[in-house]
Amino acid sequence: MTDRPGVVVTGVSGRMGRMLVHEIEQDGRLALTGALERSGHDWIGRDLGTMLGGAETGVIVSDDADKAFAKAQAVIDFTAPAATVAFAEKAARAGAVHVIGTTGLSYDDLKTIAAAGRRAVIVRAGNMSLGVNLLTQVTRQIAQALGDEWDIEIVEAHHNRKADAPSGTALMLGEAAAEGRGVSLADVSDRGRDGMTGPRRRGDIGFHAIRGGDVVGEHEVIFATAGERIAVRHIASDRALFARGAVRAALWGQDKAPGEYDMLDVLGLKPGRGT
Ligand SMILES: NC(=O)C1=CN([C@@H]2O[C@H](COP(=O)(O)OP(=O)(O)OC[C@H]3O[C@@H](n4cnc5c(N)ncnc54)[C@H](O)[C@@H]3O)[C@@H](O)[C@H]2O)C=CC1
Ligand SMILES: O=C(O)C1=N[C@H](C(=O)O)C[C@H](O)C1
Repeated sequence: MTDRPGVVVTGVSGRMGRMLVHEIEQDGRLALTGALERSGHDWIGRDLGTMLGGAETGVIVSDDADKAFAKAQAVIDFTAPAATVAFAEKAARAGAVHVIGTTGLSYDDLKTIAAAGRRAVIVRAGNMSLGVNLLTQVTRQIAQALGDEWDIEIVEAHHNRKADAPSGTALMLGEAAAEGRGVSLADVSDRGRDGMTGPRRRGDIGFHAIRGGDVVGEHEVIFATAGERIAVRHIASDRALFARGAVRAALWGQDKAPGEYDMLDVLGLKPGRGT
C-alpha cells in the first residue's frame, strides 16, 4: 500500500504513454496503478515493465478502463479523440482526476468532456509545457495591442506520425490571438491556403502545418504589417516536458472542486482561479 495518489496511463505504448511511465517513476509522487491500451493491442495481458524492455513491475496492461480507473485517483490520457471522450465519462464515474493531453477533439467531443467536467476534475490542454502556456499569454497581449492591419499567421511543425492539424497548440495560440482581438476564432480562422485564394482577408488568423521526420513540436506566431514583423516562437525538443506538465496537473487536481481546468490554472498563471 502507498499513500501516493494512484494513476492510470492510457495509450501506454504510445510516444507520450512511454514518456509518462518514465516521468511518473522519476518524479515519485504518483504511484502507477494501471496501464491501458486499445483492445486487440499486443501488450494487453502482458507486464508493462517487460513490454518496455525492463524488469517486471506487476502492472499488467489492460483494456478495461472501468476496472483500472476504480483503483486510481488520476488518469493521464494522451490517446485519440474517441478514446478520450469515452475515458472522460468513465473517469468522472470513478471520481478520478482526468488529465487530457489528446488533441484533434471536435466541438461535440469538447461538449461531452465539458459535461463530465461538471462531475469531476478535468485538466485539459493542447500543450502541457510552461513555455507554450506563457506564449499564449504573450500572444493575447500582442494581439490586443495591435490593430487588424497586422496580419496574424500561426505556423507549426511536427513529426510525420502526427494525426491532427492544426496542432492543439496552434489552436490554443489562435484562440489567444482571437481573444486579444475580441473576435471569435471560428469567424476568422483561415487554414492551409491552396489555389486561387485571392488577397488575404483583413483580420483573418492563418494556420499552416509542416509534417516531417521526428520534430517534437515547434510553433511560431507571426504578426505582420507594412514595413515590420513580430515573431514569437516556442520549440519543444523533448517530450518529457509534456509528461512533466501532465504529472503536475494530476497532482494539482487532487484537492480541486469538479470543473474543467487548463494548464494556466495548474501553473498559477490565470489570476483569480484555482491557484
Ligand atoms: N497536450 C500535450 O502537451 C501533448 C499532446 N499530445 C497529443 O497526445 C496524443 C497522443 O500522442 P502520441 O503519444 O504522439 O500518439 P501515439 O499514436 O504514439 O500514441 C497514442 C496511443 O494511444 C493508444 N490508444 C488509442 N486508442 C486507445 C484506447 N481506446 N484505449 C487505450 N489506448 C488507446 C494507441 O494504441 C497508441 O499507443 C495526440 O493527440 C497528440 O497530439 C502529444 C504530445 C503533447
Ligand atoms: O502530437 C504531438 O506530438 C504534439 N501534440 C500537441 C499539439 O497538437 O499541439 C503538443 C505538442 O506540440 C506535440
